[in-house]
Amino acid sequence: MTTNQLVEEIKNKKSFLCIGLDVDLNKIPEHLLKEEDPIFAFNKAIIDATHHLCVAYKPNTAFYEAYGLKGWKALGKTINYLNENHPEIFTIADAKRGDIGNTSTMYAKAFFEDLAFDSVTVAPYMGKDSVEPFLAFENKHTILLALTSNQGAFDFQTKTIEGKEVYKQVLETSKTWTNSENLMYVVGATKAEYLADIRNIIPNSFLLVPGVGAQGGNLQDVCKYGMNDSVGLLINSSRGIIYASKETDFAQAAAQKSEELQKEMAEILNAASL
Ligand SMILES: O=c1ccn([C@@H]2O[C@H](COP(=O)(O)O)[C@@H](O)[C@H]2O)c(=O)[nH]1
Repeated sequence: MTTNQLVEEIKNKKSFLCIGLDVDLNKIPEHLLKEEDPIFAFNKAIIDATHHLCVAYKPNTAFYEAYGLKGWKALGKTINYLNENHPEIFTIADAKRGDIGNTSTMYAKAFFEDLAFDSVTVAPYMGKDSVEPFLAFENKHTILLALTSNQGAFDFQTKTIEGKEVYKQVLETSKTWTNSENLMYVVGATKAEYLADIRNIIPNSFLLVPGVGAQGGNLQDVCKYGMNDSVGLLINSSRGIIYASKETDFAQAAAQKSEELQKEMAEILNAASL
């Protein structure tokens, strides 16, 4: 999917919501555990109930890898279900990969070709030759961790080296890489006060913003400092949506939480004439 198609979808749906499909078998409704594939059954119900309210889904691969082969199969069924039924929805494999070049190429093939995701999250720590193999894939997007939502972000990312914070160096250096137009960036909703500085460096790039909901990030603050002329934001909420209820009404409860966020987003878009 191109970024123009993503922007169109945001404008059509008046939403820049990304729903995180982080399936934990200890948290899903008990009746689903009797299904042959409880993880996929849960995801399908959530997608069927929420697809009109969001523009992206983000399964975090950890929640599938933890269940071994059956988890990986459920991830495959989920991305196939999305691509077959909702090809207009942007898909993100939150896998936080990155390795020496030939290994990164295999990671990129796994997520862009075999699983056919639109994007994958990648850690910048190993530098240019670990990220460029992902960027080589046309109409696929590499979402680089810039300033993450967790407390540990302050251990390295905000530290100053040679007069500049590491996360700013990640943003500036990554812009010089081949096919850098295929980059997006992760910035945590809990770090909204950094967004003005971030937008000075990367005014046009899309930002994936996790941390609204369970982690306490604020949607209004993120939009105030992070939105650009093309919206430029995908706001993720996982637990706050998919675990809104543990009863048989879980999908409707997820839709209700999604709608609350979507309505707030529609108001923000209208106020910005977008
Ligand atoms: O900086 C980051 C990067 C990734 N994440 C991931 O996003 C979701 C957030 O889930 P919630 O339940 O809405 O808190 C999850 O998959 C994280 O691994 C992040 O939170 N922060």
